[in-house]
Amino acid sequence: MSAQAPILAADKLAVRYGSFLALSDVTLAIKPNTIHSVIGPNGAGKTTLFHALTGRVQASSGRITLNGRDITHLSDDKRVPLGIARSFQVTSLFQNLTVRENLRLAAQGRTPLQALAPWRGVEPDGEATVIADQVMSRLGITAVADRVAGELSHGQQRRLEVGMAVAAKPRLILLDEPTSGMGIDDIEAMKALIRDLGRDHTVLFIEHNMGIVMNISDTVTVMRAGRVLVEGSPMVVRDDPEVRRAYLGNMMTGDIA
Ligand SMILES: Nc1ncnc2c1ncn2[C@@H]1O[C@H](COP(=O)(O)OP(=O)(O)OP(=O)(O)O)[C@@H](O)[C@H]1O
Repeated sequence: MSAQAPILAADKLAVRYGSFLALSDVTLAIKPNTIHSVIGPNGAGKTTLFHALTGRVQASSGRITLNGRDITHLSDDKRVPLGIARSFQVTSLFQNLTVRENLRLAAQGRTPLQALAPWRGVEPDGEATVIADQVMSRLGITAVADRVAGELSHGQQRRLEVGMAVAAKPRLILLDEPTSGMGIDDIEAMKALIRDLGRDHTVLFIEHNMGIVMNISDTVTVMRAGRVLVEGSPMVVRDDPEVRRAYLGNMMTGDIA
């Protein structure tokens, strides 16, 4: 296999919350056009890693590169135009706007908060509408295009949340626990969606459901106590005794076999 340059890389990354070292010495390389999952027990530092990669928290030390460009000190809004998007949390969907309107805003590169500015509304036509319709079709939510987000089922809201990231047309999509709180049918649909997104995006996702992780990931990074414990293919990770030990008594759902 040729050594492909990573789309996103972290080198000896550390993040402090006050005196607490939440992330230390994290070195990671996400290969383009792969599905890469991050797993680990509660409190392992997975979300903190996402915060650092997307610019929501600043690295205390270390370096982050996107397509070889140093983005360590760029703010989160400056990283989005470079092709990195993160799923919005359900709570930041515009609950009173329709599915189509939410997606238009995301396609216009606006967060709901920015859109609240009275001089900036949802533009009725144009490229954003086309993108919104494409995303709805890809996500299988066209039937609820004109429903307000707040009326959707939990599973549909989670899909819309992924759609908000997709609408920004990123090369790299980060998803933070996309199946959390879902029932079995919605989980299967989300699994199929992530696999589908992997055809033309690089996907990095945090997930507690081992069935999904082992089934669709090309590479799995296992974290524990703010560090990378193991990284490798699902098979390598599944059989690693350290990984099984790290999870003892901790949250793990889905079938690991
Ligand atoms: N803003 C913060 N201030 C102080 N400590 C924090 C902050 N955010 C997270 N932590 C701590 O940092 C550690 C890593 O938290 P993080 O949320 O990154 O873990 P996680 O692996 O995503 O956990 P989970 O699976 O429960 O979501 C935990 O000990 C957590 O309590």
